[in-house]
Amino acid sequence: MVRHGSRGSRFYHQTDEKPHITKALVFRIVAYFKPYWKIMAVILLLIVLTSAMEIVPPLLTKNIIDIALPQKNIRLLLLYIVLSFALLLLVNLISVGQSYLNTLVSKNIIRNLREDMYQHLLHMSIRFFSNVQAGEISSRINNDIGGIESVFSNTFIQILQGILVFVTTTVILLYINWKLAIISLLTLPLFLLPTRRVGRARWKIAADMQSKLAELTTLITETLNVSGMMLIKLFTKEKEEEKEFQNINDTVTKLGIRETVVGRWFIMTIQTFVAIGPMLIYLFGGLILIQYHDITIGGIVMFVTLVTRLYGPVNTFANIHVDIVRSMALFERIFQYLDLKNEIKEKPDACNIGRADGEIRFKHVFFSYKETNAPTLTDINMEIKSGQMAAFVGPSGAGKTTITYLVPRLYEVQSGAVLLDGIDIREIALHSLRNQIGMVTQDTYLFNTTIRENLLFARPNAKEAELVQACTTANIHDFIKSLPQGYDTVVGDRGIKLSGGEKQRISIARALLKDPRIVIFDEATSALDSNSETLIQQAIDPLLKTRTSLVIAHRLSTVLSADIIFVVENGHIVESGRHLDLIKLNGLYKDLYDKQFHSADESHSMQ
Ligand SMILES: Nc1ncnc2c1ncn2[C@@H]1O[C@H](COP(=O)(O)OP(=O)(O)OP(=O)(O)O)[C@@H](O)[C@H]1O
Repeated sequence: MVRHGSRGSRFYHQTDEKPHITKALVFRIVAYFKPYWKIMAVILLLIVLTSAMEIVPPLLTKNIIDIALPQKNIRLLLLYIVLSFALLLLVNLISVGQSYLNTLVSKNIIRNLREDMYQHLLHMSIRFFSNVQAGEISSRINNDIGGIESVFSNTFIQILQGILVFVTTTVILLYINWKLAIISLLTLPLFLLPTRRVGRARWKIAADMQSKLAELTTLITETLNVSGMMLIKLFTKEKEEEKEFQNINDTVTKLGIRETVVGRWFIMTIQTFVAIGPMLIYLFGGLILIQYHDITIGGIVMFVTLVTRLYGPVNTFANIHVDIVRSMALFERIFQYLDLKNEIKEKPDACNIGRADGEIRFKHVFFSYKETNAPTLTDINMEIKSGQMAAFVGPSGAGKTTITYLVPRLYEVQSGAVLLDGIDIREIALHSLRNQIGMVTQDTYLFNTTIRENLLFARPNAKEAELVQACTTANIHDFIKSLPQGYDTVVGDRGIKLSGGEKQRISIARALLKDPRIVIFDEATSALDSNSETLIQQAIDPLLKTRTSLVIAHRLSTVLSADIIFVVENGHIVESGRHLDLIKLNGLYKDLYDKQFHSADESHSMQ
């Protein structure tokens, strides 16, 4: 087993989930329904109307038996039948309208929740996305928010309907014959107990089923994609994955069978009681008729019809607790996400700095990815003047990338400050700050759409000539032109159809289109051949020229041409200066130069 069957288990735990039903939670849920109170008032009215109207046909049946038939009055018989039919037709027509209104409310609430959630997540920090498990976000948006629909139509409406049907029916039964009414009501607990037991069992199986299905979905999405498949093939894990899939699939099948069987028991219980109930009423009704003569035959038939109307509400009440807990749990899970704090907040009076000069300063910056961990960056002090090229060198894991992340405020410093043109970046509006910065990473991310769309992401209104100009400067235009679909070529998932070098050159073109004041460039490690590297070098030079740049350097030529080199080790800047000065120090830089840059340069000249 590759990941010991833990897939999905961390975030699908509906079975053991017990929400804390507080006043605040209820008010918050109500707030989502508030805008639709008028529609809900109409729904309530329609439910009252239909529950009252449904009482009438059994009354008419009573009249058919007690009046029309004994009197042999065909006109009256026809009148009662037509009236009953017309009423039932009307009830059904109203139900169509009511279900339209139900759907209108639930779908709108779902839309609002989805929108709130997406908007909230869109502004969450990178830290949040690095910690969240794959599939968790889509599960919250799709499953949890989607589940709200049944909360409204199954739980809320059913409870309301149940109460009204129960009240109206009971009142009319008591009115007609209180003795038989009490006897009829006493038969209901017989129906309630088994329904409740079976209902609970069904809910437990359904929850287990949902959790297992979620595991299956996670397994499928994690394995059946390009990166997952490459990993599986290269580590020859097909058998293990198949086994894991088989295990979950088997459990799903068993649960599915149990769900159906228990479902059958449920139907059987209902059918048995639906059959026993009338018999008991015939028995007691018959006795009352024979002994006391205060009920008619039509009255007994009407009782039978009306009592069966009570089974629906009783079933709802039997499982009401489960339904409410489930609904609250759904809302609670959604609110948990909506309440996640965004650590990167924009100040209300944050300033817009226009086009920056591009001077960057770090003052006593401390940072760590997790508060409990040792700091990733310790007391970083540095200054990069406007237009300068700064190179960052150091062993792997030293903190070079982390330093660059702090400039566009992808993460927040723990203490100290990052300044742009002398202004603390926390004082600058986020869009104003990030508009100044272009980032070209080694692991370029492209959307699964055309090259053109990917480029336009940087500047949606760029003209064709500007796209071509940027791509020509980034040394990628000729390649794009050579593709059968040119700029309209779809790049595949994360740009899988392109080579690493091609992707990076497209990302350079994208950064050129953005025309930032500051460029952050993570230079390719030795993964690229010298030809590809030369192409990238030629592409990046115009982007770095005239702009302030922070380059995570792996090549000798880069450090040689840097205005300032920062040597990072274990979260500290241990040396800084120009190449020759640093060589003279005979410290870590000299070491790196001897081991990394020098040899990398030699290997390049050999290629
Ligand atoms: N999202 C993250 N959450 C927790 N720790 C992280 C995260 N990203 C990086 N780290 C840790 O922070 C430290 C610094 O990482 P960073 O990527 O800045 O190093 P680097 O100098 O750029 O390394 P390299 O040259 O290998 O890319 C490493 O120990 C790394 O494991």
